[in-house]
Amino acid sequence: MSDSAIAALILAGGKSSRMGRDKALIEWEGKPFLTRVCQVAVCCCSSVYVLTSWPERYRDIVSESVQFLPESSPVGQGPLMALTDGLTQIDAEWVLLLACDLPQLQPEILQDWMSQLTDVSQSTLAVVPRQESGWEPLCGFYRRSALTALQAFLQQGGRSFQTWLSQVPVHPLKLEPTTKPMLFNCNTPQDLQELKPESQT
Ligand SMILES: Nc1nc2c(ncn2[C@@H]2O[C@H](COP(=O)(O)OP(=O)(O)OP(=O)(O)O)[C@@H](O)[C@H]2O)c(=O)[nH]1
Ligand SMILES: [Mg+2]
Repeated sequence: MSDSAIAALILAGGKSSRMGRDKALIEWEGKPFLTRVCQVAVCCCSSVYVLTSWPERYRDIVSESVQFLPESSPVGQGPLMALTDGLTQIDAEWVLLLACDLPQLQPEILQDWMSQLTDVSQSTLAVVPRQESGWEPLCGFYRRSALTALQAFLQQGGRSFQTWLSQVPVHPLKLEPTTKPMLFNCNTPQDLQELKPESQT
């Protein structure tokens, strides 16, 4: 699969209520989270999009090749609505969906997962890491054709990613002990304190 068949969609429009300040702008070792996630995405995909209501807030902290997409719904509708919004505006066959609060993403692992996309059946709508606790939807791959099922689910009032993923054909990505740390999700000030120096990760 050519890398233009997979676009990256980074979500930077959440409320950050648990953190108490915009997570996209939080710096780890001098570099904002959103800058980090965009750099990883640029390594993996030739088109990188950030879905947000605040493009002017982020324009200067991401590379010029990164494109901003507007939200069609009011801020804070959640990541499932944001994915749907993104899929309607992107015409790649697959979208790599990434949250902005994943400071430890590793491009090599994402590239390995991307290479597996050609092996999944046409009916598979999503390829998503799975832990014992459930899916990790905010670091996963979604087929453009998932749009119809997503829109129907939202139309019925559904907002839960886990519920949606339990209803559609999803291919699970196995997490190894070496790949799990990259999914460390930084939601609270306490999570932030748990981030070790980059050299020790
Ligand atoms: N564009 C967009 N991104 C969203 C929206 N809701 C959540 N996100 C993003 O989805 C990712 C995961 O969000 P969460 O960490 O679950 O929630 P949050 O709203 O950022 O923070 P909390 O208020 O603490 O739950 C983050 O990258 C958010 O920026 C939304 O409505 N629009
Ligand atoms: Mg989060």
